[in-house]
Amino acid sequence: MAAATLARRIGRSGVAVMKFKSPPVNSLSLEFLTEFSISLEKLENNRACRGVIITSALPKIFSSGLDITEMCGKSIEHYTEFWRAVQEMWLRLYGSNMVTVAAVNGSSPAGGCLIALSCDYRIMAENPKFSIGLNEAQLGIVAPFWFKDTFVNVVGHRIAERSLQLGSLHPAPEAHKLGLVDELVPEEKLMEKAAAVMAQWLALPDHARQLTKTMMRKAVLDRLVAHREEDIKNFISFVSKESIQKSLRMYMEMLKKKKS
Ligand SMILES: CCCCCCCCCC/C=C/CC(=O)SCCNC(=O)CCNC(=O)[C@H](O)C(C)(C)COP(=O)(O)OP(=O)(O)OC[C@H]1O[C@@H](n2cnc3c(N)ncnc32)[C@H](O)[C@@H]1OP(=O)(O)O
Repeated sequence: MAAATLARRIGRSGVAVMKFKSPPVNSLSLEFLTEFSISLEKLENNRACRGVIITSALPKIFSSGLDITEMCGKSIEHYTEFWRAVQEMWLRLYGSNMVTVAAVNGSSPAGGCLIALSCDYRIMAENPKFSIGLNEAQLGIVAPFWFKDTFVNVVGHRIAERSLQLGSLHPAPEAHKLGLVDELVPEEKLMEKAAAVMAQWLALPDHARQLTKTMMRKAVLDRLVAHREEDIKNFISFVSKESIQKSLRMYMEMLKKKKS
């Protein structure tokens, strides 16, 4: 696959490093999501792999979230396939038996934030220009219930409620204060710190850690599994509305204008 190059390396420690590399901004296209899910599945099935560190190969951007062009002016069949791929990615990552560490080395709005939130631990570069959050409301769209559930499980109900309603993108220091990321480190120390955290988590017996993780996450995962088709229908009826299409088009125009 061409668009989303994900480098994987499993060291002797049993840790894979996955680097997002889909210029310009690692947006989560159908192709990217499909490749990401396949990569996760392969690692999950590889007995030599016990943990994965997820980071970006691009400067300043971890991931710009879902590829907005996938949600604009496409067919019902396309929306169905795209949303199923978003669900699949989350089910695999949030439900992974591996230890998952996000080394957030750039901005991470919306779907990018979801990826980080779905990991077991988040370390972010301490650059106040980098921000993270579920900013869907700013685009005139609504974060689905499982984005919200994942967020609540990390930061708690009150912080999630305020942040989601305002569509806040939190600069790294604020994200740390809110508990949205676990640690801030200088950018050059990010991978070193991620490896150290990984070693600490892998020092425990896998079965005990995995059963505990399942116990903590199962209800939220089961909720999407039980309502998967309904969630796809909701997505389609939501993005098919002309008012939502207009908001998304305006947002894309705003991104382009910002440059000039
Ligand atoms: C009851 C209700 C039920 C509801 C059920 C349905 C709910 C639907 C929910 C759908 C959920 C969506 C979650 C998402 O992830 S939406 C995506 C949100 N992402 C963003 O808001 C990020 C937008 N991008 C940026 O802020 C910036 O690009 C950046 C990431 C900070 C990087 O800035 P930088 O200055 O470096 O780069 P540019 O802005 O110049 O961007 C370079 C080019 O990339 C294009 N771009 C950027 N982001 C995206 C994107 N997410 N998708 C597609 N394309 C993107 C940008 O336009 C530039 O393109 P150009 O070079 O052609 O101009």
